Amino acid sequence: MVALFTLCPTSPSSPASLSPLKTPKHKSSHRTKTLTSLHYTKPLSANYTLSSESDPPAAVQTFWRWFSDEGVITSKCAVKPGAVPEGLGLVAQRDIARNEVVLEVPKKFWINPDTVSGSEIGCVCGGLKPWIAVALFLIREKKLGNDSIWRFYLDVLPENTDSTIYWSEEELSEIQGTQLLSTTLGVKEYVESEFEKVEEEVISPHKQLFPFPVALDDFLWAFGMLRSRAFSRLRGQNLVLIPLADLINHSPNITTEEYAWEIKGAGLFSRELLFSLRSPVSVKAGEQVMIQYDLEKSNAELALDYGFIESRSERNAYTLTLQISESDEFFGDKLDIAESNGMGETAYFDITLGRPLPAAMIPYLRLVALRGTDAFLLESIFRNSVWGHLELPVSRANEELICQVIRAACSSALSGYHTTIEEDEKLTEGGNLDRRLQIAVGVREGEKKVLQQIDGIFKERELELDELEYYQERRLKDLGLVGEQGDIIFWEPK
Ligand SMILES: C[S@@+](CC[C@H](N)C(=O)[O-])C[C@H]1O[C@@H](n2cnc3c(N)ncnc32)[C@H](O)[C@@H]1O
Repeated sequence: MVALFTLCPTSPSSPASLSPLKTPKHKSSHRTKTLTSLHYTKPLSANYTLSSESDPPAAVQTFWRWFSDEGVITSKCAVKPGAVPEGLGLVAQRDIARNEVVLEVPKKFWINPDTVSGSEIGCVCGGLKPWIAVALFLIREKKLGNDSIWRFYLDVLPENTDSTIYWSEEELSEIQGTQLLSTTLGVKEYVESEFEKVEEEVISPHKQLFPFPVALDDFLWAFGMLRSRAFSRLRGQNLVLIPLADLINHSPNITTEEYAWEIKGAGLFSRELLFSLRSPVSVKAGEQVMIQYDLEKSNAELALDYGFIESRSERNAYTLTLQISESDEFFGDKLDIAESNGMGETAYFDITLGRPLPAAMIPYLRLVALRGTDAFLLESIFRNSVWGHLELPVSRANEELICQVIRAACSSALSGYHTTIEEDEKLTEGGNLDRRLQIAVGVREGEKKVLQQIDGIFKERELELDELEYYQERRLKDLGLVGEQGDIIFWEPK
């Protein structure tokens, strides 16, 4: 086996929206004080009640009153929470212009690793990964119920989403054979192993801080909340929950690359930071303000992170994993060449429906498949030029081998799905699918289409093997030893 074609879980240790943050070195007493001032001690006012059109649940009304009382929102606020098809969302209270700021949330209402450091559990969370510290914080505050200053926020968080991490075994059986299934299982395994560690090292030894049972399901809930709601790519804030702003839903129709959120100073004379959310498009009163979560994510990533998919074909992707086998007699040389060209023993290629193969994939494949009489290219005198040679067909045998390996891998991957593309299309056309089944059908159909696309590319290549120009011919041409018709010119003594 010269190339491996394996399922490729996304690296669960660095979940996309949970980029690791450095653990703060010291606790902030100022923060503790700020948080105390949030403590709910008086009855909530009756101001800024939500209108009944979209009838948000009582918990949302209470949350809204809390934010009104704390001065985060005023009667002029451009949006309000409402019940929408995506769960809760932000509904425009008046017409909103493109790029208009719709919400600003001061730092004291953010939940991030600093919040944890300044809390009662800060002293036991010091060495934890940022997301684990915040997850423990969320779980603990939730379990504290009425004793938590964050209860009005926690009460509006959903019990789960349609992310595949929350699917039952029966629901998961609908994505049998998909990369999404293997990624989901990988992520769940990762969360479980992190839970076991934190239970042993933090929760169990500090019963006074965690005087209630904490189960794996609690941890999975917190992980899913962070994965679907934490804002990233912010100035110095890679993992932060912003209450209220995190009610913003995703729209597939918004395709602007610009971020709709930023962190800015509260004003000339204030050192406070604000999280500021803008509407990327103009919105009419009563409509939902939405943003684009991430243009780069595949449907499988959207399904895992948020629990929805899109119908755009570019969201369908498949990750091809290729590997230089350790048992390859030229392992060392091949690895050296791969590393000099920015790759390694294993290389991952994300292939997107309707798009060409990634540029480095074929040269890497040719390198992995190099053997026999082609192995001279691995000699050190070629080290500086070998990648250039690999960008063009090396030999018929090498090219044929890469076609065979990839086609066999596609066929094997395709045989792992329990439905055909046609069956999936029929189900989708029939409509009325339950949300999770609709995600399952969309992802498995998309993956199969990408696999068919890859197979098609190499099938076509197989048919061209006799017409391709290989290394030896190019070399003879360079030396002026091949005539116009491809005939070899011999030197004939006169
Ligand atoms: C940041 S939260 C947005 C608020 C959320 N709707 C709620 O009720 O709390 C992200 C979650 O909202 C839901 N969501 C957002 N946009 C969606 C969409 N276009 N289609 C379906 N669900 C969506 C998903 O459950 C996702 O995990």
